[in-house]
Amino acid sequence: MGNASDARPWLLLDDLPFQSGYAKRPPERLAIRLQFGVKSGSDAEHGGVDDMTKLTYLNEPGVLYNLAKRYALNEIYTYTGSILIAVNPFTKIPHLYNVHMMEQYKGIRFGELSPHVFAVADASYRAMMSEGRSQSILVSGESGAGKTETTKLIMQYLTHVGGRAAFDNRTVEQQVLESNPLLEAFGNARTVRNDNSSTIVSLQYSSIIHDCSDTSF
Ligand SMILES: Nc1ncnc2c1ncn2[C@@H]1O[C@H](COP(=O)(O)OP(=O)(O)OP(=O)(O)O)[C@@H](O)[C@H]1O
Repeated sequence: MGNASDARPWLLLDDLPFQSGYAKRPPERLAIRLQFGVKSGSDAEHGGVDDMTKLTYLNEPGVLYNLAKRYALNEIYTYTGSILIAVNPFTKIPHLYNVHMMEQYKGIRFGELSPHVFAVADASYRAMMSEGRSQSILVSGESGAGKTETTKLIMQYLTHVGGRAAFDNRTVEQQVLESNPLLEAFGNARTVRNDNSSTIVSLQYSSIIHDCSDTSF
């Protein structure tokens, strides 16, 4: 919690919305003084909203509360306009990334279905096809946030919608995804934040996506 007089972390108390306050830890008990409360809009009370711009109160505690509500329902993705926020589940949610899901997001209008990394990849792919220009997807977050996994999912989606058979009867999808272990073997290392930290190879992934879009779409 840090210095009680300076630190004002957002606290989740029981089922209340996040509130700004600070904690004092006397030997036997924890006393929490709330700085001020946050009214949660009725929208955030029923599992949260899928786009943060729909929040009645668009402030930090409101955003955290909304993400926590959705996370509790395994809804790890949330939009803020055209930006996708992903909360790392640290567990496999297989139905979220199967072929059926990729097919669902194919060509869909952005925002029509639940927030998903495939929706972002699809919007980027469509823009590239219609404008005839390269597109960039920025994947940002602290170490262990899930950037590498997210990048792999984007690659998986792009190769699914745009890949076609290549050499040795292996699809572009197979070739690109098969290169991951090799890149990770050279560039990854265990850190205190992430068993498979891959900061070194992040830029290489970017260029693979770029190359892939140049040759196969
Ligand atoms: N969408 C996801 N579903 C399930 N687990 C995930 C997901 N995203 C990340 N993870 C888990 O979190 C771990 C860390 O993710 P990842 O390696 O992608 O983080 P990172 O942001 O790339 O970290 P670094 O910057 O250190 O390389 C993964 O090994 C995986 O176990």
